[in-house]
Amino acid sequence: MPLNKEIQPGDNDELTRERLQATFDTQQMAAALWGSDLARKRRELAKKVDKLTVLHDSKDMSFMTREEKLSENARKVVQMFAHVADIVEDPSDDAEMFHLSSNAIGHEGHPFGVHFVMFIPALKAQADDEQREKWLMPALGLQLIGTYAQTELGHGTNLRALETMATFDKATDEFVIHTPTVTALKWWPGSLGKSSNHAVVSANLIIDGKSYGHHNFMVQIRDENTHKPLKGITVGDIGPKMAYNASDNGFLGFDHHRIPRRNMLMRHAKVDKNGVYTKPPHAKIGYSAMVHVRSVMIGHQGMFLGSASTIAIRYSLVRRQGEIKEGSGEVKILDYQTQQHRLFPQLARAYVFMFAGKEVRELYQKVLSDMEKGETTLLADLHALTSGLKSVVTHLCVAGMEQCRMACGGHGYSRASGIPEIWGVAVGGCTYEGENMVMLLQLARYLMKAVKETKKGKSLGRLVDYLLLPQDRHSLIGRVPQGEYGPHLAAFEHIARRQIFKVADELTKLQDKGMSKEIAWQKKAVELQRAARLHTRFYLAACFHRKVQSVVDGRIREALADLYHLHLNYELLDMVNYALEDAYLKADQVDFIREDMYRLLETIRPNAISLVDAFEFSDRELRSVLGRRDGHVYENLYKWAKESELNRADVLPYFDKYLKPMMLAARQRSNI
Ligand SMILES: CCCCCCCCCCCCC/C=C/C(=O)SCCNC(=O)CCNC(=O)[C@H](O)C(C)(C)COP(=O)(O)OP(=O)(O)OC[C@H]1O[C@@H](n2cnc3c(N)ncnc32)[C@H](O)[C@@H]1OP(=O)(O)O
Ligand SMILES: Cc1cc2nc3c(=O)[nH]c(=O)nc-3n(C[C@H](O)[C@H](O)[C@H](O)COP(=O)(O)OP(=O)(O)OC[C@H]3O[C@@H](n4cnc5c(N)ncnc54)[C@H](O)[C@@H]3O)c2cc1C
Repeated sequence: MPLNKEIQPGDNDELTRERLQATFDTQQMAAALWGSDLARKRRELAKKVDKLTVLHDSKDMSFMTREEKLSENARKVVQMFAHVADIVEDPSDDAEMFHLSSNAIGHEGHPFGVHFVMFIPALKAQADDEQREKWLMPALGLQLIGTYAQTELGHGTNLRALETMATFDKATDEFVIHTPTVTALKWWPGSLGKSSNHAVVSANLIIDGKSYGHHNFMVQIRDENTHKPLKGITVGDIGPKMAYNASDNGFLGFDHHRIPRRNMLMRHAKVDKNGVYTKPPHAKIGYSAMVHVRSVMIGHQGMFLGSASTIAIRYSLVRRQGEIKEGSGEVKILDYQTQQHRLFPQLARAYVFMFAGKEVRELYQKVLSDMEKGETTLLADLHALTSGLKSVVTHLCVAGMEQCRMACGGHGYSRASGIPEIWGVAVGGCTYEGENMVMLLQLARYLMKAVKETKKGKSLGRLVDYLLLPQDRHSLIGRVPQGEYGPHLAAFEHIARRQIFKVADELTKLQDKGMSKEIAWQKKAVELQRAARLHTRFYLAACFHRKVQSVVDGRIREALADLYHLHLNYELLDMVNYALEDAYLKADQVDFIREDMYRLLETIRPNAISLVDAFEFSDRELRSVLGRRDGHVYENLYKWAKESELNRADVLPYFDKYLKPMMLAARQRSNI
């Protein structure tokens, strides 16, 4: 059977020649990346969106004001829901809906951004049956627009310091929601500024003067018809951001605003009409909406890096600049070893982040169904895993995307490349859902607990059972037959385990000297977050290994294995200092890793375009002139530039207003 190679009439010949070299079928690779069912659904929905002009951008968003962006994406999201039944197979499938929104709307935000990603998950996990009936059904039916209002102007990370109050008034059976200071204003919630009319609000539960910590409450903030803020509520937009500017992230304040007692989300924690409080089965069960987003972010970030890699690799196969051999003509920039070294490791990361995203979603679903039954044993594992992955993946993603941008030279800096916007959205992920450093320290806590267990000969679970294994003194990299990569993965494991035990020992020593646990933690915090990073990077490498092993088709497995081996080499070199510290690796082994990496860059080169084609991003979804599937970059860059709002007239008013009078005056002065 012929291999699918994504060749279409009218394609740039250079790209067609590249595509013909592929050693695998791109549709089969897409199935490996997305899962065969989702890959098929993506392909079909992209075709349908192409035909539905009401879902198309009315002009490039780069040339719009914020208000135009908000209005444009509100228009498209409404059209998207109006046509949803004709486009997707299952509107309750988050993954399918995400891809529809990615094609039709893009990533700059829309009024239902947080509604689907946090508001609904919070209701699903924390509202009791009666409350689900009251709010979840209308929310799913688009009768209301919700947001998740937790962060305040003064505090985002330290949730114990949130100031918003929910004081129970027994006499009226109500909570009084109040913002006592300016720092207590809710700040940042997506779609809050101008779009939402309901919010899940985190506030300190106070009963008879006693605080029970923050809990989640359903608060209607705007009138459903006039959309005006309700009495006692102040709400607005927090202003422009680095990116994501079609989202109206907002502020929100309450002046003794009253809500019924039953507006506290009461699936787990409860308050009865007498003010009697019932504790939830797990203290952090109210954090489930955050864990949900952290779990979906991993795959989405992989997709962002995949988009940037697609743009940069396709462009690098169209762009010619300079000669390798004098007189033999200008080469495609992807033929430079430095360009391959810049881009292929990012492509490999995009692949593994997508694989890890799938694994973590499966664990999330398991924990969610356990929680339904009041079972919370795996919650700590999920929290640790998502905290580490969220931090490492977002960090490596934005570093990788920046390489992609620079690899496109000047045109990468133009918004026409599409990279600045996806970079801006992705970099937000380093901050939202838990600032990265803070989340790494959460994982470090879990790892330190795991060390204590291993010292008793026990394991905390699958994620950390490698801590029970003995340390090898020397790596076997380069000492076993060429083509065996077991020792590479073992090196990730060794490095992670060593750093985890090293910092655990250092903490113990400081405490043995009389230092308090908290101060010792501070003295070792940088080392602790390093341990968390190394553990997560080992998890990612092992996840890549699992994926390659699971692929049945030989050609796909071989092409994936090349990326996996590149990933092992590149990442090991990136953290080689840890392996040199205890002489686990010797200098000749580091050279071996480097040489093997350079060999793999050459091996991957002929498959490069098909490895990015396999993401199957439609041009509409990619929103990039440089990354166009057909490769016709230059004529379209020119067309795009002509759309610039500055080109609406040859002479703009500021010339007559400022520059002309200044030059006239200067000329007059020089004539005197
Ligand atoms: C969205 C997908 C992308 C789509 C693409 C489009 C892109 C754009 C989309 C943009 C959408 C963005 C939406 C963003 C929303 C938000 O940002 S919402 C706000 C998020 N806020 C945070 O994440 C705050 C971070 N802070 C915390 O999570 C916590 O404060 C803390 C740092 C974890 C500490 O909490 P605290 O209550 O103070 O903890 P302690 O009392 O110290 O207890 C610590 C113990 O609790 C355990 N723990 C903590 N969290 C959890 C949890 N979630 N689950 C289980 N256990 C948890 C922790 O492990 C400690 O345990 P022990 O060690 O055993 O004590
Ligand atoms: C695009 C975007 C969308 C968002 N959407 C929402 C939303 O829908 N709803 C919502 O409620 N919030 C939202 N947020 C807010 C977001 O969740 C917070 O900004 C985030 O949790 C970080 O909190 P912070 O801003 O208080 O940072 P800070 O905690 O003030 O962080 C500043 C610095 O202090 C360090 N730091 C803080 N605490 C510690 C510690 N314990 N140990 C070591 N270092 C520490 C951090 O590492 C960081 O370097 C959004 C934010 C962004 C950027």
